[in-house]
Amino acid sequence: MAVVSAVRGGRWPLFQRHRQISSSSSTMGSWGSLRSRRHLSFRPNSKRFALFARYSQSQSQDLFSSRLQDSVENLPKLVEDIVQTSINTGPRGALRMAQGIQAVIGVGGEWLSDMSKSTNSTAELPIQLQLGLLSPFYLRRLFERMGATYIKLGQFIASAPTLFPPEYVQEFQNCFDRAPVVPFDEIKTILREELGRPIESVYEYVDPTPIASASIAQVHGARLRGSQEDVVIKVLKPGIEDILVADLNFVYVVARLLEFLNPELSRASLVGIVKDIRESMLEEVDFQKEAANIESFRRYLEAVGLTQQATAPKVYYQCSTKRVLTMQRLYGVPLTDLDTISSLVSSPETSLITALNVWFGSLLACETFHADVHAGNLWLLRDGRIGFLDFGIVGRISPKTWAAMEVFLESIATEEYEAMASALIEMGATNTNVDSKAFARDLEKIFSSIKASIITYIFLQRLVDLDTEVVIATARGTNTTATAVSANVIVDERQMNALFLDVVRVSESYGLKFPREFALLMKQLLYFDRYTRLLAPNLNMLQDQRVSIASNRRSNSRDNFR
Ligand SMILES: Nc1ncnc2c1ncn2[C@@H]1O[C@H](COP(=O)(O)OP(=O)(O)OP(=O)(O)O)[C@@H](O)[C@H]1O
Repeated sequence: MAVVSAVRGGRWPLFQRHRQISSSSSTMGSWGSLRSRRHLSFRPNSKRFALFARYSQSQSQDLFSSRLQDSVENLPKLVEDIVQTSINTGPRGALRMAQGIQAVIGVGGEWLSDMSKSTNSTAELPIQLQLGLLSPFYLRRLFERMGATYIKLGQFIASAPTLFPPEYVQEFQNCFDRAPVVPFDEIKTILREELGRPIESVYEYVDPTPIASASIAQVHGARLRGSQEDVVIKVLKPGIEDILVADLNFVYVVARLLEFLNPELSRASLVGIVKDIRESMLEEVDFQKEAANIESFRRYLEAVGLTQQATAPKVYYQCSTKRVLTMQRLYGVPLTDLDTISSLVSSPETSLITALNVWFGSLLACETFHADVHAGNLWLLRDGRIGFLDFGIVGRISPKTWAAMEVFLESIATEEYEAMASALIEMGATNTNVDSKAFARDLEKIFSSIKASIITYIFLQRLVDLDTEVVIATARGTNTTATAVSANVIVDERQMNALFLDVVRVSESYGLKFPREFALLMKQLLYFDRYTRLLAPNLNMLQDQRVSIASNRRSNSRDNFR
């Protein structure tokens, strides 16, 4: 418990762990344990005090010399590692360095211009200006300018509230993946090289204007020669693997140096985290892996008889490689396009329930689950089915974690905080004994405060004569109404996000550390929450009998999908 209370209230998990470790391994920790064993008192100038002062001094000297010895022993390995990484990076490292300097100058310029505007006003300098390029806002801008790797790192930060401070997690939710379009001639060259034959022999037609261009890939519409099927071609942008390798090697070297300078960071496994990020990013630039994820999802739909309700694009392996993915073209609209959805189906609510059931069902029944269901990747198709796109980011969840997750979700709806605490304890890896009653009380406080702010918000809306439900019901009206709807949705989402971050923060203060899947799952639930507000404002996603989360599925029939 002493360790737990020592870390409670901290904001940065890495820092928390640092404090946690030092409090147990430092001389203070030794003093504390000795003190409790022998029931000694400490009066300054007393013999005992002098004894302990000497004891403490010798302990810290021992600690210092043992650390120094560790460092000296580790130095050759560090140097070897850095040299090896630099050799692997090669000249692309220097090029990236130049691009990095350019990006820093660009964002630095933005900061200076914002500073000059602010210094003209009498108000106090906002915190983000004081922190400069290290503030969440400018750091996010810098990451966007640095391109693919850093955008993905930014998205990783946004999805890992257990590792980063909440201000950064919140800000990096806005890390947009926009990138300049690669000229069509270059795309044609890549296609020719990858497919090993003239593109005219494979495709009847390729649209030179891309459908989408993000930092890693560019997507073009096309038609297959022979079968005349409509397809899309996802092409890995040129040089992207080199950039990823150079950037990730740089991040790795920085992590190694930080761990060398502060060995306690190695217990927080900084290098381990960087290695994990490297692995998952390199997976994302391998379209053969994405193709395998799509196929496994399609197999799941087949196996449970859901192909009439949902689909994922068929992969054309004969014209797909590691860098090129040719897929069936789906036609539809994002789940946030209420106008078109209402014109396609009589009940948008039913479509949403289908999407929820298919996704929840895949958590256990499929090898992996789709871990990026933002509206661009979740469509209502023209034929009324739900289309799942982009399987670049997937997660895996164990039945044990999911069982605890179910209890957690249910407890949100039923407001049973002790059950919520037990579920979170079950999910979070910890060696400490958690005081579940105190934890439950802290969770209740978070939920009560968010409830109070929602009630205040609705009350304020009423004051200005805007009823939430009426606003949503008239969403297809004039521009002003549409603005009111989106404003409403954004406020609610922020509240949800803040709530999630609060739960994670409080859990961590009790020594819990969640698997990455927990954050991935919560993020998807926030997306689904957004769709629910738009498509079925009266639906309680976690309580409605028509929504089958995994364990119900085992006992229920498939009627829920119809
Ligand atoms: N099978 C498909 N049918 C129709 N359009 C598609 C298909 N696959 C991709 N697209 C279009 O291309 C866009 C980008 O595709 P995808 O999401 O796979 O790429 P990405 O680089 O991972 O983008 P992001 O990171 O923004 O999700 C999609 O939002 C969609 O508009």
